[in-house]
Amino acid sequence: MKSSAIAVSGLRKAYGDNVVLDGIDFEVPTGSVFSLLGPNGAGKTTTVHVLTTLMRADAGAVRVAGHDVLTGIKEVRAVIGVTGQFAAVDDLLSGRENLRLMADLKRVRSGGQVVARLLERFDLTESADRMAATYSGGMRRKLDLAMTLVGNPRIIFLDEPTTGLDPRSRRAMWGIVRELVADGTTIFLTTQYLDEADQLADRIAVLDRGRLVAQGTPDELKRQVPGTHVRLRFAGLRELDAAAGALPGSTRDDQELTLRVPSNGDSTSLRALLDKLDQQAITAQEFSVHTPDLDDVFFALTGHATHPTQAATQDSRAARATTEAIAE
Ligand SMILES: Nc1ncnc2c1ncn2[C@@H]1O[C@H](COP(=O)(O)OP(=O)(O)OP(=O)(O)O)[C@@H](O)[C@H]1O
Repeated sequence: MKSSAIAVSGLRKAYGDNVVLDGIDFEVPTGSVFSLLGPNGAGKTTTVHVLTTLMRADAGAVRVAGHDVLTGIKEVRAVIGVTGQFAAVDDLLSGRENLRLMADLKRVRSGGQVVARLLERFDLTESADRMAATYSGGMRRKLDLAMTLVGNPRIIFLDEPTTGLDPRSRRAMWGIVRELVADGTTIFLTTQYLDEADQLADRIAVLDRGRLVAQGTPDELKRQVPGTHVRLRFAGLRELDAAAGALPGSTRDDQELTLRVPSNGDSTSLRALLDKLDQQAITAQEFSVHTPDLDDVFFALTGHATHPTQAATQDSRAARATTEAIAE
C-alpha cells in the first residue's frame, strides 16, 4: 500500500462563530491527486492554509509527508509547494526575475539553469524579460506555478488554479498537473469545478457546510449524480404518454408533464431524439439539455443548493443549452 502524503483527522477551524471546518478527515496517498471540491466560501482555502502551516487549526491532527504541521513546520515547508489564488508573483519584476528570486530563496543550485528550464516548460521564454505586470491572467498563473516548482517540492497545493482562466489556459494547466503526477508528485487541488476534479483527481472530497459530505473516485461520485440528460416538457398527458413510449429508458414526471431522457448531449444524439418525436408527430413544449455540474453534485449529495441562486443559474444554463442545441 502507498504511504500517505497527507493525513488529516478531526480537523476543525472556526472564525468566531463561523465554524468553517467541523471535523474533517481524509488521507492522500503519495503520488496521487486529491481534489477538495466546494462552492465559494466552503472552506477550501482555510484547509489549504492549515495543511501548509500558514494557519493553526482549532483541533485535529494533520500530518504532511509524515510531519505534524504544528511541531514540524520547517520540515513540512521544506517538502511542499503552494500556489494560491492570489499569486505570489511580484508585478514589478520580470518573469525570469521572479523565478530567480524564488531559486535564491530556496538556495537552489544552478539557479539560472533551473529558471531557464521552467520558463521553457511553461512556454514563458519569450516573455521572460517582460515585467509580470504586463502578463495575462493565464501567464501569471503559469508563472505562479513555475515558482512553486522551484526546488522540486514533492507535495503541491493548488488552490483553485484555474479560476478565471479561459478554456485553453485551463487545459494547459491540466496538462502540467498531469506531468507533475507522472513524475510522482502528490497534488492537493481545490476547485469549484466538477469537470476539473473529474479530469484530474484520483479521489474527490466534497466539502459542504464544514463537513465532507462525500469522498470517492470521480466515477463513484458521479454514480450518485444524475447524468447528462435532455428534459422535455409536454402540453398534456397524452403527449407525455406517447413520448415515453417512443423514448425507452426515459423517466417521466406526470405532475410536471416532463420526461428526462439520458443523452450525452451531442448534436447527433439530440437530432436522433428529435427525429423520434417527429416520426410520431409529438411536439415538446420545452426542450433543454442538462449537464451535471457542481450544483447537481451538491443537490444530489446534500439535498440543497450550493447557493440560493441555484435555481436561477440552472434556468439560465438550461436556456443556454437550448439555444446551443437549436443553433446546431
Ligand atoms: N481570516 C478570516 N477571518 C474571518 N472569516 C474568514 C477568514 N478567512 C475566511 N473566512 C470565512 O471562512 C469561510 C471559508 O472561507 P475560505 O476562503 O476557506 O473558503 P473557500 O472554499 O476557499 O472559498 P472560495 O472558493 O471563495 O475561495 C468563508 O465564510 C469566509 O468568509
